[in-house]
Amino acid sequence: MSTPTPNAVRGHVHRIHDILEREGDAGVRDLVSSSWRRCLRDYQLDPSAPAFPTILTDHELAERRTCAEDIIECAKHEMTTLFQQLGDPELAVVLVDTGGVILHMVAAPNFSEEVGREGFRVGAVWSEGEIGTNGMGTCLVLGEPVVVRQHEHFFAKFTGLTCSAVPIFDPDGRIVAVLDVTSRSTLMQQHSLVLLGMTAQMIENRLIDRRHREDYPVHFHSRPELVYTLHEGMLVVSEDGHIRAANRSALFQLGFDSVESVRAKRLDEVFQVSLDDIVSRSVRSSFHPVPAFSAGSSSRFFMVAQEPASRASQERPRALIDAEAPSRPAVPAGHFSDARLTTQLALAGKVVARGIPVLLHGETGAGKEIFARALHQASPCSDGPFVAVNCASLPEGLIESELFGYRAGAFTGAQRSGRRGKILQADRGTLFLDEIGDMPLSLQARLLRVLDERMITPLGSEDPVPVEFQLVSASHRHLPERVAEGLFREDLYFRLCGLEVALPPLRERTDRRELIGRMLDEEAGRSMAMSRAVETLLMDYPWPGNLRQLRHVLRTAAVLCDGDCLEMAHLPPAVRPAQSVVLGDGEPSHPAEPVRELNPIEANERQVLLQLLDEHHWNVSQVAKALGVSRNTLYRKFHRLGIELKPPQ
Ligand SMILES: Nc1ncnc2c1ncn2[C@@H]1O[C@H](COP(=O)(O)OP(=O)(O)OP(=O)(O)O)[C@@H](O)[C@H]1O
Repeated sequence: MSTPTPNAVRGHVHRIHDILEREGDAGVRDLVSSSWRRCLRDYQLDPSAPAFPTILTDHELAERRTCAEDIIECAKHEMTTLFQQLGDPELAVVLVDTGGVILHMVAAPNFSEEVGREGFRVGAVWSEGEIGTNGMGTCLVLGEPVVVRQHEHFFAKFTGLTCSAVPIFDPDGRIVAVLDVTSRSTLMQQHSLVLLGMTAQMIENRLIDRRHREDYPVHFHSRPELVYTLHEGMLVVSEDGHIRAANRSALFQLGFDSVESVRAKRLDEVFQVSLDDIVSRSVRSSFHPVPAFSAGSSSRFFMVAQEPASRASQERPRALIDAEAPSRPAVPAGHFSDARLTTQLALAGKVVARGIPVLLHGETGAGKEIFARALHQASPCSDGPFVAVNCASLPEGLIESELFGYRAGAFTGAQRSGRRGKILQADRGTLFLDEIGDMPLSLQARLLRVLDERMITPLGSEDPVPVEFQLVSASHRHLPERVAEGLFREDLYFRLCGLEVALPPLRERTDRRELIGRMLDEEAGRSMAMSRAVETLLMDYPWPGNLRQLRHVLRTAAVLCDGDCLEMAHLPPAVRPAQSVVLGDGEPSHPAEPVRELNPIEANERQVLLQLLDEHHWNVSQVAKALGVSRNTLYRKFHRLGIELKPPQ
């Protein structure tokens, strides 16, 4: 955000007045001109005045954050994921409350420092009444998704930014916050809006879970494979069978227009099933979706009902203990039709069932956790919990208590009741230690002891507790290298790798075509086709982020596609062939290099390789490693695609 020159401010102000005075507000969208009018008439803002948002005191901000504590908790993780998905260092993901106060922000340090100086930071008030037309403030006024592009901002100072914002509703259907992506780039608005909408829905679902811990969650969809996905309908039902809240998909699928209208009903007025019945059928089916018919139209749905989360830690039947982990995976089922993978799965299944640990390798997003879950599902422990721990994402100070648990009062700040660690939670189930290569050395010895003795001693306690679990670990690091560097214990490495399994990257999977088709149907929530060009592109794209990247691309594309056939235009620009290098008569993207006539696939491959080379500072060995191919193969590709081995100036 740079300070505009006086001339630029005058020009911007003149344009606003000029457009508003003109008949029909030609030149801007209605939502923008209406907002400008509100700014002038209702809030008496002067577009030529200097703009700087009010910044709350620490005390005021703390109060606001306390009021919105559960929303922030539900949003934090999703905001970080969204930031990573958008992958732009000049962008911020922001959560504001209903007063327009920025409560939480995820951004790269440089960007956040730079915009922070101009008042775009936590604690600042970005309501429309304060800062004029802007994504967050205008979204709060309209209660619907809004994009405000550069010169649509009311104050000239903010015209370097583009904001996309969506409202977040609470389980009662009231707006409680706005989620916003603000960036310098004018590209990607449509995609960011789609991803934003999906993120808002995830936050809303989490909020329902969190605010209704005493109620029974019921998940449903007309297609069983869509239960536990973002498309699922979700109801929460009180002990006496009354529906207390519903997410957007539930309202849509059941044909209700508001939470109020469904809340007056009992579950057995909406479905031909009582709460007790569906809970016991869900337990019997190990929480796989069971069929149930709607009361009015006899449409068939598939449902799973769970015990209230508040009872999860209390005395209850074994099958329900730790139900959180196995029964609400929020993780899609895996597809494994590639011959090499099915063999690996069968082999690993035999090994893990005999108590031998399995160690998975694979590029990021190649499906290590999904593979581990599939192993668990097929194992004799499938009735027990599946507990995943990401050793890289836990701060070093927390990992010990997270894994091993602690006794009541073990240290300052410990929960009064103490805490069962993840290892104990995995008792009679499967413990999945992801990114094991990042586990601090100090804890490796403790883990080794647990694996040897099958006993665990929580922090602050002297009484060891017996524990039994199947162990699957994973790492994208090369563990023998970590051992050689002295960062990983050799004895632990040998203990973990009873069987080592290398998962193939997506570009090498032989079931790619089928996988893409099935994933697209899952993400669209219906059966969808794709044009031949799209299919060829998706089949040939190198997918450095593997299945995770594929799923994100298909998720966004499916939302953008209104019809039944996915076209090139629905794909994000990053995977589309670069127009500039597609045709021989166009300008090559790197003018210094002569490019022979490339077909769209080759052009796309070339673009991806150039991107990777840039990312790896033109280090060919690193790019070869990232792609899982030999350097020679890479050199052959460079030659074929006209890539010269020096970065463009
Ligand atoms: N076999 C599969 N079938 C369908 N989808 C899959 C499969 N494997 C992975 N995915 C998709 O890719 C996403 C990432 O998978 P997963 O978390 O298992 O990868 P990972 O290798 O553990 O990633 P990381 O290295 O980042 O920990 C999943 O959420 C899922 O959407």
